[in-house]
Amino acid sequence: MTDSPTASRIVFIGAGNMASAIFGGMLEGGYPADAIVATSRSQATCDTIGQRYGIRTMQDNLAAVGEADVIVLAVKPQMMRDLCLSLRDSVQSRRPLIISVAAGLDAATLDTWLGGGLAVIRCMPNTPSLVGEGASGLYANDRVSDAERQLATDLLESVGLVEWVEEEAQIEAVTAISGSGPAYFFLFMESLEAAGTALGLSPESARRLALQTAFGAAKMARESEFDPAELRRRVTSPNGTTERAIHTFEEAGLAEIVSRATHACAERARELSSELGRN
Ligand SMILES: NC(=O)C1=CN([C@@H]2O[C@H](COP(=O)(O)OP(=O)(O)OC[C@H]3O[C@@H](n4cnc5c(N)ncnc54)[C@H](O)[C@@H]3O)[C@@H](O)[C@H]2O)C=CC1
Ligand SMILES: O=C(O)[C@@H]1CCC=N1
Repeated sequence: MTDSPTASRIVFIGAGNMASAIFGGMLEGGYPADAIVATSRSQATCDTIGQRYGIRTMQDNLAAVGEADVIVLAVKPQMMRDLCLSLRDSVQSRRPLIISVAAGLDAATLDTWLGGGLAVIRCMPNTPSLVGEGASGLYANDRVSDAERQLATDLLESVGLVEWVEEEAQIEAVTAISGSGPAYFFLFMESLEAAGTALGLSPESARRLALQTAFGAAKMARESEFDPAELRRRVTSPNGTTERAIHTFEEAGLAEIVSRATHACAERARELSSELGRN
C-alpha cells in the first residue's frame, strides 16, 4: 500500500467533514499521501476526495482495514455500531490502534463492538484541523501503549493542539469547549457580520471586518503574555465605546448563556452515550 516505509498506515473510515479536516491537515503538514487511505460508501465521494487530496480512497472498508496500522473511525455516532460489527473479524486478526472521533461513544463500548481487547483512543478533534489549527482532546484505554500514545499525539499535533485527559468523562467537557466550539465562534462571527450590516456597512465589508477581528483577537490572545481578561480591559477605555458594549453583553447574561450552552452540549454527549451504547 505504501511507499513510505516509516509512516504508519492510517485508514480513515468515513471520509466526511471531520476525517477530511484531519487528513487534509496531516497532508498540509507533510504526512505522506501514500500512507493515508479514506473510505466512503459513495463512489462519488471517493472520487472527489481522491482528486482533491491525492490519497487512496475506497468503498470497501474491509479491504482498507486489512492493511492498517491505525484505524480512525469517523462516521456519525449512530452508524458506529454497525460499522464496528462489520469490521470485527478483520480488526481482531490485525489488531491495529483504534482512534474514534465519534461524540458520545465510550472506549469500552467501541471495544466491545469490535470484539474486545483492543487499544482504543477516543479523540475529540475539531474542524479547524483542516487549516492546521485544530484542538483535540484524547483519552486512551489501558491497552494503549506509550508508543501508540505518542503516535496519536504526533498525528493529531500535525493538525493542531493536543490535550490528553486522564478521565474519559472529561472528553464530554472537551466536546463542549473545543469539539463543538468552532460553531460558537462562527455563530458569533455571523452575528457580528449581521450587526455590521445593520449598522450600515456592506455585507462584504462587515464580514471581512468581523473575520479579521476574530482572527486578530485569537492570535493576540494566544501569543500575548496577558490573559484574555486583561486584553479585554486594554480595549475597554473608561466610559468609552467598548465599555457600553461589554456592559450590554453582561446585562444580557453572556457568561450564563455560555455556561448553559456548554452544559447542554456535554449533556447531549452523555445522552448519545446512553442512547447508542445500550445496544
Ligand atoms: N464535524 C465536526 O466538527 C466534528 C465531528 N466529530 C465526530 O466525527 C464523526 C463524523 O462527523 P462528520 O465528519 O461531521 O460527519 P459526516 O457526515 O461529514 O461524515 C461521515 C461520513 O461517513 C460516511 N459513512 C457512513 N457510514 C459509513 C460506512 N459504513 N463506511 C464508510 N463511510 C461511511 C458518510 O457517508 C459520511 O461521508 C462523528 O462521529 C462526529 O461525532 C467530532 C468532532 C468534531
Ligand atoms: O455536533 C456534533 O455532534 C459533532 C461533535 C462535536 C462537533 N460536532
